[in-house]
Amino acid sequence: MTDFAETKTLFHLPEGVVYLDGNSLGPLPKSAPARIAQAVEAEWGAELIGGWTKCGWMDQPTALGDRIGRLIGAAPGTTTIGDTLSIKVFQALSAALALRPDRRIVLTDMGNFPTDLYMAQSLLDALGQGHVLKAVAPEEVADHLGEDVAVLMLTQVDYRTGRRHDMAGLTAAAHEKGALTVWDLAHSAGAIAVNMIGTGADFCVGCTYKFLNAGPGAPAFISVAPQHAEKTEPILAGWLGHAAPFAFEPAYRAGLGIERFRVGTPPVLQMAALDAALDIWDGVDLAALEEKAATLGNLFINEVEARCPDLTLASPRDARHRGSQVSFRHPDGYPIMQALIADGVVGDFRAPDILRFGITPLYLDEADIRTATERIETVMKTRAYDLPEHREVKAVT
Ligand SMILES: Cc1ncc(COP(=O)(O)O)c(C=O)c1O
Ligand SMILES: Nc1c(O)cccc1C(=O)C[C@H](N)C(=O)O
Repeated sequence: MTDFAETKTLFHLPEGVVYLDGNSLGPLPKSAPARIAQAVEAEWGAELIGGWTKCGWMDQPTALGDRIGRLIGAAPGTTTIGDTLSIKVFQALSAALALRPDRRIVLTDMGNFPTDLYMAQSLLDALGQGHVLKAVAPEEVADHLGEDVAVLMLTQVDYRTGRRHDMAGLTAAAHEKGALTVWDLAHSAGAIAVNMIGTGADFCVGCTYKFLNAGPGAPAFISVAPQHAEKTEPILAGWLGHAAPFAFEPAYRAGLGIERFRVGTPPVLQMAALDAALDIWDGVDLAALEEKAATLGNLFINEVEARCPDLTLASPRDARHRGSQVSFRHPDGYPIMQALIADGVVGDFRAPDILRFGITPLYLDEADIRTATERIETVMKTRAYDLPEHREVKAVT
């Protein structure tokens, strides 16, 4: 049984702040600074180049990958970390396309995160084989799954609204038509109970800086179903994906299984932060987490709707159809979010009118949700967002 009161004590949360932006950047685990300092001083400082072998730096991507794999229901030995999620999207899509050489359509939804769309289009352009990226309305994806679709590439949880695709149903529908699936779990890993094996998903990718709390710039992950891993040659043939990197052979030979999805040098200091963050996850039951997120999310929706009639729910009301965030719409969304942040309720804004609030049970409880909704009510009732300082457009993150 996960003790969420206990996990809350494991994070550094600034006094007076209700942090509802863990869906963009998770907070600092209290154990991370010492773990990073250890990697800096006792490993890099003391061992110098020896760190690669003595401190296990070289093997960490797959060890850390396995710990993430548990959180998304991936088979052991099928997940590795490194690079950014944009790169992992590119790798996964390229591998999936290579497994369907006679098909030319990549099906996605038009609400997908821009980098997924850009990376897909740039890959298709580079391949120069006449592939088409077909972006349809999210609710119409299944209708467009024809025999010509090579890959269904989706982000499971929509970054703006939190709408959740049916990963099992769409994967089964894709397979029925002979297509493969690439799932971006950026807003799913550490947010809901994902079951890669159970859904039969072919490729899963995601980031570790959001719900997994590994810090800004933390490495991404990729999981590849075991039947696919060795069937394609990597599009990004980096030396650390080679079968024998330290043989320094001039010609590339792909490494075994998931190893071939590694590219270059692993980010050792970021891996130290990831390792500390994953210690917290080791004791967490994902089903309990999802249930708690649903309860807190429902409370948040009910309280905001009762207190702030001008805010319109943009997320699915049924928790089974959303991830672990709740979004509301308002034409003054930008200044409202600035006023909230000034008042210690940190969410974020997504154009044109979305106020986004991450619901993260590892460090948020019912009292936080009530405090946040009281402050939202005050901002709305006093129109604090009319202050010029909140209307002045600054950089959006
Ligand atoms: C669904 C999704 N995919 C990809 C990314 C970004 O990937 P990267 O880590 O390469 O910046 C984000 C957020 O930044 C995202 O929300
Ligand atoms: N990755 C980010 C970054 O490097 C800077 C600022 C924000 C982000 C984000 O993660 C944005 C996020 N993917 C979103 O859902 O909008």
